[in-house]
Amino acid sequence: MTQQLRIATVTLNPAFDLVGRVPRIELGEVNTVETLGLYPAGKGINVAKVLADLGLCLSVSGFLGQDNQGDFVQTFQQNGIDDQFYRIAGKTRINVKITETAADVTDLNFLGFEVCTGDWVKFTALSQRWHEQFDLVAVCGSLPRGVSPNQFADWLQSLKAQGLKVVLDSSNAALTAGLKTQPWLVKPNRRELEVWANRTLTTMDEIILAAQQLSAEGIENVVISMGEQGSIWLNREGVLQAQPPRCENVVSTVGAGDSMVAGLIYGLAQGWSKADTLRFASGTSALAVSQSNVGISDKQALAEIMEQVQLTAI
Ligand SMILES: Nc1ncnc2c1ncn2[C@@H]1O[C@H](COP(=O)(O)OP(=O)(O)OP(=O)(O)O)[C@@H](O)[C@H]1O
Ligand SMILES: O=P(O)(O)OC[C@@]1(O)O[C@H](CO)[C@@H](O)[C@@H]1O
Repeated sequence: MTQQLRIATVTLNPAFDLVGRVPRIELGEVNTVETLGLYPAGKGINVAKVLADLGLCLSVSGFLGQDNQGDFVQTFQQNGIDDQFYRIAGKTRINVKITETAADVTDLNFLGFEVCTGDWVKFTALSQRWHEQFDLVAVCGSLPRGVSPNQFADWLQSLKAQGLKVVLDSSNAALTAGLKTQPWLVKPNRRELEVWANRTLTTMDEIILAAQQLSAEGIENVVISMGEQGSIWLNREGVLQAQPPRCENVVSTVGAGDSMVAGLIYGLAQGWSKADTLRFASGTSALAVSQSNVGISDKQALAEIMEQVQLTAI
């Protein structure tokens, strides 16, 4: 296996994911949750877990609360992931994810710790030498309190100025500010694309048009994920659509997008074609929805899903 890219993922606002299943949430009532999972997570960490399962060497960075870091450190050690997280005072947040039998996941994402100016300055100063270690940096997830979208955009710009390939998967104001810095690859979902485009996107034509407008802003690779309807990838080679097989037993959609980002990075790190890379990323993300945690637990299942992914050049 060749690894052509040196990779880091960045999670500025990580979280423990507290994951469970109830038949149906009754608001205002006591709900008994049937299953229990508590995982060190956050978007960039999820991406890293999938890449490590696939056998890539990589580093993780961002901010981590020093008071409850134990399970994170253990996860990095168990997965052979190089830990370059900057520790700050306090605790990393806990996000609650409840899957209902006949509905999607309800996410209760908490705000998390606050990063003070001094810590932001030290962290960003350290990152100015990342070009010595990495070729590609995947910046994933929301901003912690204390970091403004403008500060975030300036920092992304500084990574780009080092010659790093920046992959961005964020949301809301951070995504809007980050997109202006023209990352190398972005993966908004349909809802995030709607926010950027400031209009509802119902048909595939509407989604493609908005994605083309985003690409015209100077972003080399625009991947739009659309849940069970798959994804599209626009770049200078054209538009490629991927439809994964329908998952009959959805356990949790948490981390599907992160597993897709990981699959894309993996294919690109291997130097694969666009079609092979998107097929693989569709496979890793579709596999994720059949599990409660992210990761490649069953390579045979991944291979079977990949065979059923339908690719269409548009
Ligand atoms: N029900 C499903 N069946 C098969 N594949 C799915 C399903 N849901 C999601 N996927 C796969 O996962 C990819 C990413 O899903 P989605 O668009 O929901 O990402 P997301 O909103 O960024 O997710 P998250 O933020 O929860 O990680 C899809 O493009 C698709 O390939
Ligand atoms: O608040 P953010 O950073 O946007 O999202 C955080 C989060 O929902 O993203 C991951 C799933 O994609 C979870 O592990 C985590 O709890």
